[in-house]
Amino acid sequence: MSTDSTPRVLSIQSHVVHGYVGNKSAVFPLQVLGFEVDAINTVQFSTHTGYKHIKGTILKNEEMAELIEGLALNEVDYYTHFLTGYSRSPDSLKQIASIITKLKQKNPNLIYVCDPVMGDNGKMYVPDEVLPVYRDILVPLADILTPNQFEAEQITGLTMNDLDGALKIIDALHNKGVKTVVLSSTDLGDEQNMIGIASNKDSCYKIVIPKFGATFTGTGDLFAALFMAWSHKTNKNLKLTLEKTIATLQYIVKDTFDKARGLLFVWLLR
Ligand SMILES: Nc1ncnc2c1ncn2[C@@H]1O[C@H](COP(=O)(O)OP(=O)(O)O)[C@@H](O)[C@H]1O
Ligand code: PXP
Repeated sequence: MSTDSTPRVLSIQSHVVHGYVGNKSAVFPLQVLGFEVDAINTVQFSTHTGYKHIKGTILKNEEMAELIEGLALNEVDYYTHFLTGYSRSPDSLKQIASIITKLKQKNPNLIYVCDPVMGDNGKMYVPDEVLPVYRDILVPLADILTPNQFEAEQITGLTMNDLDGALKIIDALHNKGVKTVVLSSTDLGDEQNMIGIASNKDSCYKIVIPKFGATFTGTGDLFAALFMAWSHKTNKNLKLTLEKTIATLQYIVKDTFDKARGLLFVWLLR
């Protein structure tokens, strides 16, 4: 068992060779924010699945079991946090539930952060069969849940047309047992802004997020990692955690956006 105060996270997410989603989005920022990160890759793909050709491999359940067994045998499976994201198979998500049980035996105070990565803008980008596993098995185990609007609607079966609808969805997720619900983005803003909302049993905060005119992939994964890290660093101060998470994200998203515009400018000069 670890005796130092360094936060230690096991992060189970995707890996891509090119670009930044899943563990490629989460690991480095978490390390910068002081976390010791152990990473298991649910898939190893060339790129994220928005590309035309999807090539790579999916971790099998027995391979995942072997990795977890290795950590346990070597007694390096004490974690303060457990973070899960992109996973394509309902079976591997069920396996994650049993991993939580094992990790909680080592640390009953383990914080489980569940990013129910399923889709965005009305479309699923994982098989439909993962939805009931999130809804009925993993979500009830989550200390922190970080869905986007589409994912929150899918999990609850409710629609978010206005702030009142968002609060009903948040309540439904709390009623499933989730301590902290964070909607990483919703369409409740306007042309220029999206809205993020964070809620626990004591309070609920809304934040206005200025929109850049581009679509980003991997920002949801970064959001979940940053929210977990800032929650730890602010001693679970919900308002500060939401502000810091968005401020860090905006800095990175703006930089990416400016660079993309810069590249376009260079390209146009040729
Ligand atoms: N177009 C955008 N402009 C500005 N910020 C964005 C944009 N897209 C995403 N973000 C940032 O990334 C965060 C997570 O985005 P979200 O769309 O909820 O993730 P995902 O759909 O990938 O799970 C948002 O809270 C916001 O801070
Ligand atoms: C392999 C992989 N991991 C993770 C994600 C999740 O990305 P986001 O953070 O944008 O939800 C995607 C979305 O295409 C993906 O293809």
